[in-house]
Amino acid sequence: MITGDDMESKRIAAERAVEYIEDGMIVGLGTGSTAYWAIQKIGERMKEGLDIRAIATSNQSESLAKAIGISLVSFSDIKAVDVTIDGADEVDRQWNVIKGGGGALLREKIVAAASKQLIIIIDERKLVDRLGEFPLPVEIVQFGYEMTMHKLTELGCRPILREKDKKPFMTDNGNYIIDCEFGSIEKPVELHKEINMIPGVVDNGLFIHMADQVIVGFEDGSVKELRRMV
Ligand SMILES: O=C[C@H](O)[C@H](O)[C@H](O)COP(=O)(O)O
Repeated sequence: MITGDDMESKRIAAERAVEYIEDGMIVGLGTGSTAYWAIQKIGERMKEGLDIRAIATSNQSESLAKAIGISLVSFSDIKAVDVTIDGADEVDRQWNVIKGGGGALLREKIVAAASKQLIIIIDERKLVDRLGEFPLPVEIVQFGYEMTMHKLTELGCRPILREKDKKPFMTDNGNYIIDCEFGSIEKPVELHKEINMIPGVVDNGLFIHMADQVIVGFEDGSVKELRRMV
């Protein structure tokens, strides 16, 4: 359940991350309720004179950015992204991350991989000792999805086809999302590879060794920039 306090924790983490944005940067705009606050803050800073261009990780973030007047680029216009600010569903102490709760994991990963710096912004509830309580989202093509789900079962999870309005949820790329209930993920590095080797899988929501910084907002109003435990 999202409470007002959760929303405030997300906002303060997001606003701290936006302090890292400087004039002239290409900025990756994440997706979700935490990234929302970063996009809003970028819009505010642009009204005060900040001069940046941005690339969105979803249609939702693109619409939001357009509505507040952030100028957008695509990969045909740029070689790299300077900094991306994005939310997450779980973050462990090595900064391995689960993303995709909003179904945007593929574009998010493409933008993150193109970024010189990836800042993950979360509220304190997302910090975990071990990933996997949050079901791992896996983006798969529609063709043969039942077989792809069966193959995912063999990796030790309960796969659930994500639905919206009683129909399969469709990503911005026209694919399905399977939410894989692992309960606990012991070896995220290996699992990431194993899942992506299944034919029909486009990508999964594990972001391994991609985060450069993790900023956490706490319910007491404090913000912490974490240190990675390697
Ligand atoms: O697909 C969605 C993204 O990976 C989100 O960044 C992630 O689910 C976190 O979302 P929120 O900030 O709304 O909790």
